[in-house]
Amino acid sequence: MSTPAVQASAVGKVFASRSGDVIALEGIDLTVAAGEFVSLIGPSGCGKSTLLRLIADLDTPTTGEVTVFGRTPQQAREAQDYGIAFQQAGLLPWRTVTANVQLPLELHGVGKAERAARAADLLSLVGLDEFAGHFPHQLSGGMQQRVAIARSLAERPSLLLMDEPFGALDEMTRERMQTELVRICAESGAAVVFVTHSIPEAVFLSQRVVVMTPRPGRISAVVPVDLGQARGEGLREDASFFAAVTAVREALHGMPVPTPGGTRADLR
Ligand SMILES: Nc1ncnc2c1ncn2[C@@H]1O[C@H](COP(=O)(O)OP(=O)(O)OP(=O)(O)O)[C@@H](O)[C@H]1O
Repeated sequence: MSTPAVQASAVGKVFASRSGDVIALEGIDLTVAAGEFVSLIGPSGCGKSTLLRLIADLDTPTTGEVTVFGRTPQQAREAQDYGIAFQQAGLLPWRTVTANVQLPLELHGVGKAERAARAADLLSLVGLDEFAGHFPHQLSGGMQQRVAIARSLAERPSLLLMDEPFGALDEMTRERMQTELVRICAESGAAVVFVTHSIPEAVFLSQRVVVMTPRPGRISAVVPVDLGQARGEGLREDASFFAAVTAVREALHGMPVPTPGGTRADLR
């Protein structure tokens, strides 16, 4: 078996605050295989973003260990093993679309011709070839988010870390972006850890949905989503899709998950 994209072992995170310690995460054990798409879902404050930040080396665990392709998160960051996309596209307004996509490559000393070729490929992948010379303010929110995704793929990461990347989009754009993300992941082979509040979004995108509970933030259930690789628009109206949505909803509400093979930890 290949090295997992992410391995979290007995991970805990405590934040000190004026009103006392906040146990953001406790006893988190999670393995994400190379090429696997895993969503984290759970009520506000259950530690989804904190877990993603630990994987991304934006913070460090209080207890336990996180590895990314067998390395520490810091080593993985330095090796450019992963790309990041958050709710705000975070594009630089004074740079054109292509210059935004090229930015990580520029920072790592990739030559001009290679940068331009890679950006052209990526903009084609996200369907924005015609907008390479535009500035971010000339694009819709969904288009800006696609630029951000193109940028996160610039260095061919084997892992994408995404924190509600479609949270600010209208429902139609959001569904289109989900379909595109499925296609992009299939083409790039990247593993994804995806934070969302939307059950249908988690189900549509993921091979497994990790359900978390707050105070302290723990994994309460892991729901496998067995919908195959070819996830087109038709899937959203399929009985298997509704069954998976129900399974995740029940896991979120702390009821038994009927899906065969689903694991469910003690909710305590
Ligand atoms: N830097 C920090 N300092 C103190 N407490 C923090 C910090 N970051 C997060 N927390 C606390 O840790 C807990 C988990 O926060 P986190 O942002 O990871 O939750 P979340 O599940 O992503 O929430 P949401 O769905 O609302 O984005 C919360 O109680 C939050 O207040």
